[in-house]
Amino acid sequence: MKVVTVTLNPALDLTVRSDHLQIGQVNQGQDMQLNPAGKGVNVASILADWGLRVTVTGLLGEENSETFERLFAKKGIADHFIRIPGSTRLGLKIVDEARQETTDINLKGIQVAPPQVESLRKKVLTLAETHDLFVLAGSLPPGAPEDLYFTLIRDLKALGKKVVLDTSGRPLELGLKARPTAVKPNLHELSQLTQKTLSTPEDALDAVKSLQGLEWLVVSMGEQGALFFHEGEAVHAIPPRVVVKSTVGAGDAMVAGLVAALHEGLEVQEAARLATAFSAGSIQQIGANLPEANVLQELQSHVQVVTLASGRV
Ligand SMILES: Nc1ncnc2c1ncn2[C@@H]1O[C@H](COP(=O)(O)OP(=O)(O)OP(=O)(O)O)[C@@H](O)[C@H]1O
Ligand SMILES: O=P(O)(O)OC[C@@]1(O)O[C@H](CO)[C@@H](O)[C@@H]1O
Repeated sequence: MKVVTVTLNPALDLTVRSDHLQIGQVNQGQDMQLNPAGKGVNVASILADWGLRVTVTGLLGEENSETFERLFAKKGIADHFIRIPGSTRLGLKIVDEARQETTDINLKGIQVAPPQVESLRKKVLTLAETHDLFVLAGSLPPGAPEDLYFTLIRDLKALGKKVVLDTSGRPLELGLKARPTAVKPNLHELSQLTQKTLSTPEDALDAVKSLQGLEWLVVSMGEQGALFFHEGEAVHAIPPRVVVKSTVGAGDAMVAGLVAALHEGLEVQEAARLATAFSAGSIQQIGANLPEANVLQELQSHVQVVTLASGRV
């Protein structure tokens, strides 16, 4: 199975570790890292570690594309990003390891124009001639139509492709109407979608009843784990306890794990176990990487998978 990840709004993540951070005060930083990122790039980076052939596309600022190009070359990722004038946005991530908290400041991204969006749409359709599964992930840049994911999913589904969607707000709401193969909202995104305040697995179980007709649905809930729904079955995957370095990209690792599970043709229980191990492995380090195979296996064996009674979505 050949996979494409599409990142319309990539980011260079600047992660600064600052323990006991106090907003409005002068703080000391202990460490920093700059990583080429954005949701689809993170998914691709993890899938490449897993050993899958992966292609990336999207819109990348031509003024600071080198760190992305180095990552793609290092991991053997086929680079089909369209270069556009300007610099890819920065994503500031402040990690407070002492309190096990991460604070994100995401900038908006490069303003894009209709011809750039049209080039991207054509690029995705060209890649559909040689690829089977598409991951559409992250926010849309300013200027992109909010139904862009809807249009891409509709066209890809018409060509018989599998599509995994991970976004939020209106693009998620509209994208769902085109029936992607899988979606992975977190609790906050599901709350927005269903206009309900959700904070527990029980709340989420109730809320997903309004989402019909998806092959796979995954609701991630941070340290509470994730709910996986597939063909009338539902499970709650509870992650193992790990020392967290940064939770940035935990959801992207879960999406990558889900794609790996689709690639392997796993049932819902094993898919949930694999995807949860991917997330647990990725949050123990900064940046989107998988741990060594033996560590991943160990993590898998410590994921608790509980079958739920009401599984229909
Ligand atoms: N503190 C944690 N401890 C253990 N596992 C965690 C923790 N935070 C996240 N995870 C794992 O990662 C998965 C995805 O996390 P989360 O729900 O935070 O995704 P997300 O909000 O989409 O993340 P992001 O947008 O940063 O990629 C969770 O379902 C869980 O398995
Ligand atoms: O603004 P978006 O696209 O929703 O999120 C962007 C982002 O926070 O998502 C990734 C973590 O999931 C980071 O690498 C990146 O900075």
